[in-house]
Amino acid sequence: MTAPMASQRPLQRVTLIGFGAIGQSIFQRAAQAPGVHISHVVVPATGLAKAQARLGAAATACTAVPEDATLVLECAGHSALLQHVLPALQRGVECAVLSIGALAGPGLAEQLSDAAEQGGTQVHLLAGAMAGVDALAAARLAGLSEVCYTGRKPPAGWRDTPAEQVCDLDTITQATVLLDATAREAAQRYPKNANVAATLSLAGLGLDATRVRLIADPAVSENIHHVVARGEFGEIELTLRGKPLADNPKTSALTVLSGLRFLHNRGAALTL
Ligand SMILES: NC(=O)C1=CN([C@@H]2O[C@H](COP(=O)(O)OP(=O)(O)OC[C@H]3O[C@@H](n4cnc5c(N)ncnc54)[C@H](O)[C@@H]3O)[C@@H](O)[C@H]2O)C=CC1
Ligand SMILES: O=C([O-])CC(=O)C(=O)O
Repeated sequence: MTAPMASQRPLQRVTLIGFGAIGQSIFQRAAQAPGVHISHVVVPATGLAKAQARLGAAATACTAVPEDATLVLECAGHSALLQHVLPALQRGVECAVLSIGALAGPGLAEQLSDAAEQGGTQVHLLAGAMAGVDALAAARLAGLSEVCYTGRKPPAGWRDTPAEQVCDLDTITQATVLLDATAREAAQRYPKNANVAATLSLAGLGLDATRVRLIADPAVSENIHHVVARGEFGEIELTLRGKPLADNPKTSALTVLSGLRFLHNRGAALTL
């Protein structure tokens, strides 16, 4: 009699929403990851042919989450939460989200939570480009008194945003504060640059009690995230210097790895 084979977990079929800098990098890396198969990629109708050409035979480009999807990873932008994530949750599809800043929109956090409850599933808000989100969410259980976040990026990371009305990104020679406001205002005004601010505030004191400063700094080459949190637990002070993705300087490479970690954990017997 032969020894029984080690049990193999089934291959996870994943639908990705978004095929920009994060989506393409996740897709490439997931191709090497055992246990994960990105079978579908949701893109806007105008990008369907181009996305399919890039995906080849490995996956199907589509304009909506397929009916038989079971696991979704969103990396598209704020609009994708209402358009794709909400209906998928209502149908019972488990979803993970990277565009956390969208939850600063009125009622969206409650809508997502209600939809997941209706579908008997869960929506996971991923840590994305930032570290320490787990510690902050744990610390909150004993009470927090203060959470302050500063996001500092090179000028290229602020192009095509309201920063262009605050300063001339091509010529600034000194660090320039673009916004000093609540996390809610930061997420609404800078949807592609304040997802970390929103994540830290949702893990901590909430969108209206978290102070956020956003800075364009010609002296740096990385996306630098700094958080200070105080409470009953003690104090966190943390700086993360994230390398930007080559295809989008607004976005740190760690965001891609955060998405991949979720997919890996989702199928693993031992998760970390
Ligand atoms: N949680 C975090 O730490 C971070 C989150 N993000 C979020 O991830 C999003 C994607 O980032 P990148 O890939 O760097 O941006 P990107 O601009 O390179 O790509 C976004 C892609 O999504 C597509 N898209 C937009 N709306 C869509 C919709 N409703 N349905 C399907 N596709 C749609 C766009 O056409 C584009 O191809 C950002 O908008 C941001 O909200 C980005 C960086 C960090
Ligand atoms: O990727 C990053 O460094 C963070 C980012 O864009 C965001 O917070 O939206």
